[in-house]
Amino acid sequence: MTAPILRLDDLCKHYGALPVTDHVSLEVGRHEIHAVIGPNGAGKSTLVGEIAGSIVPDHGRVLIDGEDVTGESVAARARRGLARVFQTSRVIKDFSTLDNALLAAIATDGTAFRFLTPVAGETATRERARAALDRVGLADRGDVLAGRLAHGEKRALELAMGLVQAPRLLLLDEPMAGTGREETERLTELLASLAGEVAMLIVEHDMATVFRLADRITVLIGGAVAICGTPAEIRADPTVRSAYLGEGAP
Ligand SMILES: Nc1ncnc2c1ncn2[C@@H]1O[C@H](COP(=O)(O)OP(=O)(O)OP(=O)(O)O)[C@@H](O)[C@H]1O
Repeated sequence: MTAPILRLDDLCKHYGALPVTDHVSLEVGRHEIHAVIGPNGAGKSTLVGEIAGSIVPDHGRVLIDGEDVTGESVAARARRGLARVFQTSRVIKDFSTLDNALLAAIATDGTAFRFLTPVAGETATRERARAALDRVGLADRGDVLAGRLAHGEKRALELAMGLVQAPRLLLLDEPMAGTGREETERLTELLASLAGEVAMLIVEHDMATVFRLADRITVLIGGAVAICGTPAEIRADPTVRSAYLGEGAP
């Protein structure tokens, strides 16, 4: 059996006496969209940080494609195919949309000695950047300054900057935060169109998006996994319904 693209094994993190990640174990399959939901302060962002490598857990392991990466840096995990998008915008407003995608591509290539790179390499990188913009519907916006893009387009650009890394797992931290209903729907459909191409772990408060996209949902409460299941299982769970989703849940 092939290893899941991501496995968290009994992950724990305390801030002082407060358990923020409380013995969390979960798996994301190679073609799965896995949502993590939970009330404010449940520990979702901390978990994303532990997966990305920016927060060190006190205990437990993070495995990417079966390899223990718990001691590895953010950059090393990125080289293994992990791309984190939406947490803090990486978009540079004074650069063109294409140049932003290009920068993300160059950063992934890790080419510290770019002056030695043959022109063919430059062209290939540019093509990758263009392809990523095309994938998110920004093909004809490459020359526009990123600062002039509409909010939803900036979100799409951030996604392109993740996709240009040819990731195997996209870590999406509240992708719909600050977007209006229409933009949210467009962005949700864009993510849905990537299903099967790249695995995703998505932290999101917008329940319509979560239930539209997720193959499985993990509910985090007080840093611990309250339940993990299919959207139908989560929707039907009486504890989750009353404690978190509310009666108006989708
Ligand atoms: N660096 C830190 N030092 C101390 N406490 C922290 C730190 N970071 C987070 N916390 C606390 O850990 C808990 C979990 O925070 P976290 O941001 O991971 O939750 P969250 O589920 O992402 O919340 P939200 O949905 O509001 O973004 C909160 O009680 C928060 O105050």
